[in-house]
Amino acid sequence: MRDEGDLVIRGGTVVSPEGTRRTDLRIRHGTVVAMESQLTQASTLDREIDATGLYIFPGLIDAHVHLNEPGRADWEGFTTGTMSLAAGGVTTFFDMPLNSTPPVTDRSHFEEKRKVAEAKSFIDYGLWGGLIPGNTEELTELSQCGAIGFKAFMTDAGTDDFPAVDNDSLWAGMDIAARLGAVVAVHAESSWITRRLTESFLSQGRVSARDYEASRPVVSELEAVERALAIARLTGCRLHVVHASSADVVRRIRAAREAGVDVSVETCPHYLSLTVADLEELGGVAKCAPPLRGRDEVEALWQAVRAGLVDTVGSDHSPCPPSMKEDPEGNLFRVWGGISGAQTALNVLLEEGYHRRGVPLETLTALTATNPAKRFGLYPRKGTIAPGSDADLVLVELGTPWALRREDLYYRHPHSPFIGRTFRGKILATLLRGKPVYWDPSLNKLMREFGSGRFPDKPFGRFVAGQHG
Ligand SMILES: NC(=O)N[C@H]1NC(=O)NC1=O
Ligand SMILES: [Zn+2]
Ligand SMILES: [Zn+2]
Repeated sequence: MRDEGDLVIRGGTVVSPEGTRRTDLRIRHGTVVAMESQLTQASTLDREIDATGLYIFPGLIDAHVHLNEPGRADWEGFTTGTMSLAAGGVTTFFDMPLNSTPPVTDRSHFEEKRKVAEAKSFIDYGLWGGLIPGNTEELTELSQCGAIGFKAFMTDAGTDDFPAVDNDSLWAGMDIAARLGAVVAVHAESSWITRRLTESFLSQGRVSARDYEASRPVVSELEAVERALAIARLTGCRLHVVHASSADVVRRIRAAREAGVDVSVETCPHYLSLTVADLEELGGVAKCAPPLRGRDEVEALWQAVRAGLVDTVGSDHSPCPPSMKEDPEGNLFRVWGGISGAQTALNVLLEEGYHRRGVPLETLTALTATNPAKRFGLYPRKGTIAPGSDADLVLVELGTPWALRREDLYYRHPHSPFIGRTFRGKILATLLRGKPVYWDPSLNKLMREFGSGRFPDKPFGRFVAGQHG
């Protein structure tokens, strides 16, 4: 017996890492129940979406987002942050333990953030726990709370309340994580290299975009990665290196994996699209750590993606008020490091990857949905479109070019290095467990029962627990 009709999506082209195919989808109680061409109408209660000419991607899983609530909601909160993610085709995200305050370094702070998310998140959410010096005792409880894994910084995080790990505390934390079967994610930049170079440049008054890039060179990432790999090897801990800015870093990690280390690597849309020349031109809005590199690095990173060496792409959405992106003396070292990118990841990948470089849609889906789902234990419920999986779907019109305007962004502070850029690939609707969480105004009539704007009237995102062991 069914108490409501099914949703049938007709005529779309469904994307998975194995290929694309034209198929209808039948969705019941939030789950994909059938995939066939020419599905017949099973009940007069069924509702239909005509997706002829559209591509249907599994909803993105963004494993790297910094929302700032509680504590710094004036930077970005769960409401605006998750609306932006939904508009960008993301149906599940993992929030980082820092930039909100108190940082998520113990059970009570975890529960505090989980409550905020529960009330406000438009999409499904997981929470990273923090690994800082002195909190190894808390990791078991954080794991029991359902933390996705543990995040550590190997260099300054930019906030006072989330100190970087030294080798000993990273080792102690990874030892426990290994026993728990949890992933440790590291921001891998070398604190001694970046500190020494930064001090040297500042003492010479060298504060430009190129100086900032040179103060955090690729070798600083490689040095930190090397130590994290060593500790992962010693402890048997599962390691995830976030935001690699260079193909050299990616290749080093792959070599370690081939040598038996359980390690994965993420990069971000900005490293695949922007360069230090953009930082020079745009200023603070394009500042991040590790910094944007040269054009050659962008191309080499795409080569690595194409070769299947990169595991995941996360946005590293790290927002702040616009005032923190400016310095009266134009000193880039002083402004906040972090790019607002929650809403634009898929658009950047489609334009820069698929359209400009011919990178297959299958590869982009693997990076943004299937691989993160597998790495963090959500597969096959999430990260794929298949009978039995959650109906987390993005409906995309691939062809028409459009230019990103400030007013298109749902961030608390709508700044982005991508404003003014032209993208091919318009996200028409995002469905979470079969219900729309974002839709283009052209679909307003169809979506009337769900809400009066572009989002549902009430958020219905759910907590996703990390699967350890
Ligand atoms: N604290 C924080 O969000 N830092 C992030 N920003 C950035 O550009 N890289 C990061 O790790
Ligand atoms: Zn980081
Ligand atoms: Zn980050």
